[in-house]
Amino acid sequence: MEQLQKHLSFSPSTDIPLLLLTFTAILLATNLLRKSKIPPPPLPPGPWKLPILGNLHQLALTPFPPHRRLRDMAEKYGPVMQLQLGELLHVVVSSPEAARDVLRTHDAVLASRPFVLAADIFFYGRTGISFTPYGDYWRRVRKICVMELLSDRRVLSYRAVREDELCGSMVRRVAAAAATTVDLGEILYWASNRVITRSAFGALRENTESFLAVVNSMSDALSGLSVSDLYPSIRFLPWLTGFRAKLTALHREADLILEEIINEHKARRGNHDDRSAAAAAVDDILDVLLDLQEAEDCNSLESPLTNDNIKAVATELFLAGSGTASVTIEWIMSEIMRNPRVLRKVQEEVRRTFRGKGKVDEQGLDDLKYMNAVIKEVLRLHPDGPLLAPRESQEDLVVGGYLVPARTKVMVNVWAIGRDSRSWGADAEKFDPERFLDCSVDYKGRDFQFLPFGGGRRICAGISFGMAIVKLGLANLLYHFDWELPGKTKPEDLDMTERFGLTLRRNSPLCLVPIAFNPAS
Ligand code: HEM
Repeated sequence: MEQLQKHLSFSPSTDIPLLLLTFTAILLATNLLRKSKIPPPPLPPGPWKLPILGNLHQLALTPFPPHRRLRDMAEKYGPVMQLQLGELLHVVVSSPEAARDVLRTHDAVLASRPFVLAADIFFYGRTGISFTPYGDYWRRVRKICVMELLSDRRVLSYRAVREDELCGSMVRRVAAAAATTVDLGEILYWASNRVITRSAFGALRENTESFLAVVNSMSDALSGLSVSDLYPSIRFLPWLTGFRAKLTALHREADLILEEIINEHKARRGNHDDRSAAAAAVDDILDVLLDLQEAEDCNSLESPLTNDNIKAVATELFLAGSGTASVTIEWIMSEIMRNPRVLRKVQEEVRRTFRGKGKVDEQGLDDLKYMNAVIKEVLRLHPDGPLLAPRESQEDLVVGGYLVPARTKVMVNVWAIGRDSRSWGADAEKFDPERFLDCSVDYKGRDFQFLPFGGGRRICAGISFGMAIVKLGLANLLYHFDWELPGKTKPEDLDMTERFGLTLRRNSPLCLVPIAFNPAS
């Protein structure tokens, strides 16, 4: 017992160092353990959520379109912010640094698109391009678009169509209404659709108008914000609401028209005389797709393009091209009508450049420094896709220090980024084309403060095509006409409110009075 007591008794000289040693060892071990199990970064901050709705009410119950509301929220929650819309986790990024993370650093992991029911029905199981998930099929179609259908060479081959429609039909239509009030947006939409239709399908035909009307209705359903898209686990919802039936009816209508157009093309191609006559003409987009289908290598591992694939790609290009360019010209005309100084300056440049020719053509349009600055400034303030097309993460990743879990929908608020004073100065909200003069910032997806066409692997595939229409259309409006606001409307009173949709449009029609001008005089 005495022995035991002696053994248990505390001896300061030997035990204190021993205790200290043990304590330090435990501390080191716990630290090491903690380090080996680094906790994942937190989810991005975001506003409070309601059960079932998540943050839907914060977007829906406001008079502001989503990109504006999201900018206000980002000011409070930061440039990487989470929102729960229905069942789906969304992350919205609103700074050039975070956009770089999404479009460059994690481009491959974020190169897919989320499921959208309307796209699945309209585009034959998402086999077009814009809504197609990332993978071999998308890579193949993207390559066809970039190398064949929308390459610079191909876009150049449609130059005669653009000049015919924009320098001819459009100018004649405006001239016929000279000195009266016209809905310029409607005329621009009409003219750019004629360009797209002829480039895609070769000729304007009886059913063009019906096809346009169907495509127009389609675009409303493709936002990805329908109840069926936000609550995908409730599978019967689209049946119950009649949404699926509506989409299927639209798809059938478009399919019938497309089938007719393809059959016409095939018949012409089968007819030797027609074919040799057509060989001299320029191939339209459908011809190129049919050529590729015919030329498919039987030994290739890839399955041949089906008629449905061709219809899906053609409809999507039609959709992507039909509203975008005309909406951009409409915003340009709106901004310059509010800024008479800019109107005079850009008009003077266009008229000076083309006076010798007596008409506008495509040659030399790229050298119009001021007009190109005006176009960029409008794309900065009024990007067609203010939130780009959403991406979907394929695996967990970190953006701006926050965790973005796999299968999150990621949106880039390029509208907010384009108006951020940290990139654009204190007058970021002001329309000031001079800021783009002698400035190397471009819209090719490399300058993350200016992303009107997006960036990374999913950057717009039709930049050259779209810009060719914007430049030629605008130059013609400025060359042939002076423009006035109707009645007693003052420039500063021109309504500039926006309507959110697949493309960001004006909420009210742009009504202007064209005054015919003879630039040669
Ligand atoms: C001024 C005109 C245009 C603007 C501002 C514009 C803008 C955009 C934007 C913002 C995107 C989404 C990019 C992203 O998610 O990062 C996009 C995608 C796309 N655009 Fe355009 N666009 C225009 C004209 C056109 C035209 C004329 C065509 C073809 C006829 C076209 C074809 C496409 C295609 C195919 C995609 C999807 C690319 C993919 O997902 O791989 N665009 N566009």
